[in-house]
Amino acid sequence: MPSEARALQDPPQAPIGGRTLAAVSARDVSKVYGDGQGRVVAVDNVSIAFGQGSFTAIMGPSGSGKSTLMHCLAGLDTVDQGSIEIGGREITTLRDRQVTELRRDHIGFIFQSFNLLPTLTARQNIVLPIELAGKKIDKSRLDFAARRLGIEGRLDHLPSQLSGGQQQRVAIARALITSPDVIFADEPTGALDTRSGQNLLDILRTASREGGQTIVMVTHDPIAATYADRVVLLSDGQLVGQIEKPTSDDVLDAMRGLGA
Ligand SMILES: Nc1ncnc2c1ncn2[C@@H]1O[C@H](COP(=O)(O)OP(=O)(O)OP(=O)(O)O)[C@@H](O)[C@H]1O
Repeated sequence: MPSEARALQDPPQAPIGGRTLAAVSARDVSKVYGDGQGRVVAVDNVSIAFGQGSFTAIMGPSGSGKSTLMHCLAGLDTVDQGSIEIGGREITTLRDRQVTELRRDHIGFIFQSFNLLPTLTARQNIVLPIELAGKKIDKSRLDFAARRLGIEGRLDHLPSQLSGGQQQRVAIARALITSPDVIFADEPTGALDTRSGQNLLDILRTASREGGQTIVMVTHDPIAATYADRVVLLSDGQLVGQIEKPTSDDVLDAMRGLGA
């Protein structure tokens, strides 16, 4: 096993920015789909830790298991083997309701498909996680998030009245509004123009550096990856390397090396 891959087997990870605690960690995690001829090992014996306040990009060729790994780490999918801890709490043995509560209270999601509720306005979609948690809405926080994302003039529109990029920004505001400990983002800049994409990545980097939030982002974009503290590389479901303080050239070279 290459040395950089071995380093990934050793949670908690080396401190980033002086922080040592792992916000999320996986040990010997495997996820298999199908059986017989159709059997696919989507995640193959992965061990990795994400330090508190760290910003990690998960990269690898199409079909290498990035989304599956992220879904397992976030408790959105079950694992076939191994253990996953969020905030020091083992999640693979929790009941569905307990996992739902843990997600609601500690995790924010930004998905490619925005998952906005069609009958609620942008504002109502954004504050929904706060209302579901029975908490009070901080209007100044909502206004700040909307301004940062450039949707302050769109808050009273329904999702169907918004462009794809605007819908994505509403989904991002919804993920950030509860200040979750961990934000999982799957191709968050996919539907955004360059400027909005950079704005979002800046917001995520600030959330990690200044807010101490842990960011785990799946991306194909080498420029987006440079906003992260580290890139971890997946191939055929296995962790095959990592790059600390990545430059886009480092990332492009590594991806080419994986045949992507
Ligand atoms: N629900 C499923 N049933 C069967 N196979 C699946 C399922 N979900 C994913 N897979 C398979 O698992 C492997 C990993 O898929 P995954 O979506 O995690 O890859 P990815 O790296 O995120 O890909 P992409 O970059 O194309 O989005 C692929 O071979 C995929 O076909």
